[in-house]
Amino acid sequence: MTDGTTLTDRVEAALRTVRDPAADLSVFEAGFVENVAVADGEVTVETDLTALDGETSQGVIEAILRAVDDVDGVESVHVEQAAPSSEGRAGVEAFDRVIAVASAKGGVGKSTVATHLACALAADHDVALFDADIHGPNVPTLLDLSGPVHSSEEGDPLPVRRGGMDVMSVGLIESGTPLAWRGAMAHDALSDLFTNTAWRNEDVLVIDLPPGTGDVVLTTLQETPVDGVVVVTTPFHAAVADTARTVELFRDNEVPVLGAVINMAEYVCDCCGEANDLFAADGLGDLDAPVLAELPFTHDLQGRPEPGSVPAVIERLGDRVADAVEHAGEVDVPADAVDIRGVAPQERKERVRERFESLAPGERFVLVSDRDPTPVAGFLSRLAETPRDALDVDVRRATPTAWVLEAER
Ligand SMILES: Nc1ncnc2c1ncn2[C@@H]1O[C@H](COP(=O)(O)OP(=O)(O)OP(=O)(O)O)[C@@H](O)[C@H]1O
Repeated sequence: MTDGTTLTDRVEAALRTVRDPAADLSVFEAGFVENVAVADGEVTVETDLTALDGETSQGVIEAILRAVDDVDGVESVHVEQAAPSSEGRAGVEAFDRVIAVASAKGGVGKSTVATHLACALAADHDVALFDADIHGPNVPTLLDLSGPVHSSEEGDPLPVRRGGMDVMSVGLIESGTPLAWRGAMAHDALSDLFTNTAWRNEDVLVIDLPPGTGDVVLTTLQETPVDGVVVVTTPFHAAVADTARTVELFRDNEVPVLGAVINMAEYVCDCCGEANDLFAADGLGDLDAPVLAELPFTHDLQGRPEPGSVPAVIERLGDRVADAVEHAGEVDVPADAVDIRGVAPQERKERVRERFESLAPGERFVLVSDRDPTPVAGFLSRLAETPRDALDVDVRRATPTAWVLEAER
């Protein structure tokens, strides 16, 4: 039964009942509908929903489909989404800061940490999250996001939005299909997506790396201007030992390590509030990286994080990471240190001797070098006329290119 109005009128009236979920406006008033084409009962609604995040735009599309489908005389309905303008879209090099999240093993909570960290940083920055975990892209699930991924006018993939945060993942493109990609193929696919994604946000990019230290991880880190990596581990001693090796490997590849997140450190009983350790944390001392956070095993971290609104423990992690990345690559050189970075090799020994011999017994000697200064310990023991074993010497790699040696005269 029709009432004398044209099908186009009735379709438009139905569309006016579909509202912008964020404002009390019809989809026309909100500018979501660009054109309505009606031909022989077939309706095509052209929309521009690029101002909405993926989930909201999906909700609007479904509401449009339902409303139009109920109209008398409509045989089929189709929603077309206009490609957003690519003006101002940026490549990965546009980010002020790039932070990678890595783990030695799978299942330790790397994606949970990467996603929560991105949401924490989104409180104060324009943040983008790239899920580089090509074999298990979990970020869309953790954020409850789905495709489709649209293309810019240039044909580059546009990230999906969640609360002002840009998100890109192979999981958004290949929804539901596990990716059995290997070696060069995985690397090429990832590298294409990484290089070509047309990001809208440009402050901070958080990358969720695949677990381990395989080719994809190392090449991604080498090809990307990563400011620092956050490693995630459980306190289980074997996981910590693997993580310690991963930290060394990153440093060998000149990737600054911002610190470690010790995940699932304890479980706080819902009933009595008592905190119980989940693992015997006996190996943390082997980890040559600052601990950025110890996260409990909690249902709070299993929920869907919202950009800009995260549990307090994650807020603190975000602050620590933001601080660490500001100073990544810098070494805190104490005023009394001998800094032999960039000093000609023939002069180095003399600088060390001069400073060490000027100290009274018991005073602290600090050396900053651009090479591993472990052999200097032998030289110091000869200067002090003390057996090497009796000299208290500590060597640490402060940045990928700076070591600090501390000893007592
Ligand atoms: N602190 C935590 N409290 C409660 N559950 C957690 C915590 N951290 C992680 N989980 C849960 O553990 C599971 C694995 O976490 P996640 O997917 O983040 O690990 P992953 O290291 O990224 O794994 P993979 O890289 O192998 O895919 C998820 O179900 C996640 O919800």
